[in-house]
Amino acid sequence: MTAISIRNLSKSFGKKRALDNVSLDIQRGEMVALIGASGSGKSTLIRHICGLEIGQAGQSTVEVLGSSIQHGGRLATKARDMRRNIGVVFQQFNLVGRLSVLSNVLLGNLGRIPVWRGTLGWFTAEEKKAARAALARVGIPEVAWQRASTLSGGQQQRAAIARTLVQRSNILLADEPIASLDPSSARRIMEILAAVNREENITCVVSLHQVEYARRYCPRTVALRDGRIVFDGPSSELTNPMLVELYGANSEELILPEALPQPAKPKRVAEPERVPAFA
Ligand SMILES: Nc1ncnc2c1ncn2[C@@H]1O[C@H](COP(=O)(O)OP(=O)(O)OP(=O)(O)O)[C@@H](O)[C@H]1O
Repeated sequence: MTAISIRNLSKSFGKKRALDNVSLDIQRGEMVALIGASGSGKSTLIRHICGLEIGQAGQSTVEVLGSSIQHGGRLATKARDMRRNIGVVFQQFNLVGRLSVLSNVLLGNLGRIPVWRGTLGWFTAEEKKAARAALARVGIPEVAWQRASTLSGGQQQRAAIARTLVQRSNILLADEPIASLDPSSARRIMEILAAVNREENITCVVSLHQVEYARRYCPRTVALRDGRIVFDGPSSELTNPMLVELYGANSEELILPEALPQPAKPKRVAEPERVPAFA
């Protein structure tokens, strides 16, 4: 079943064409990386999928799980309901800093419970249990009662992912979720997203700056340049020379060879010293 189907989507901000006739299908259960240099349209595309941004009038359509969330530059009347099924994680974590981590995770229930309960912060024992389980799922059960503002960046991002688990969404859109994290926290977040995708069968679309993460964690990559799709295929096929061809000098911001540790080389037994070829 198709999870996300986009046809002829264009968007301009003033004279800037942020999306240029984008068409794309993502099947349920896929884990897809969106790659592109700064300003290539990744965030704009993600915001259109969840109906936070509306495309230009015309033939454009964005369907999520078989229902149109926007069509011809108009948001569907049921878009708000559909958003319950779409978890979104941003680079800036978007937690309420003065609330406890558990309270933040519980906010994932807001789309499904009566407004008065959300306003009063009245959650059932079952909902609290599910929120604690979600925190355990992302590996930070011990911080449940801490103020969200006291967490490290990596922990905040984990809490944001836990909130989408509580939301029970079938689709998770992550907009540069690792952009402000150190390499080890970034790897952990990508591992969690990959596990959620694999084990919960949640369709994941992750926008990334560095192609190494796409190659390691996402079987498929969609690469954008100036709002257009310039590559869509297996991440392993998006080689560094191809990135240079696609992005020219801008490819440097997508290739970070030192970002990920190389697999340890097997130890060699002592050998007689060799004279290097270039000596
Ligand atoms: N609300 C807006 N108003 C004006 N211009 C915008 C707006 N949102 C995006 N743009 C422009 O549209 C283009 C695409 O932006 P977008 O944020 O989607 O790129 P991106 O690939 O996510 O970049 P980055 O990796 O730097 O986040 C950019 O030129 C940006 O300046």
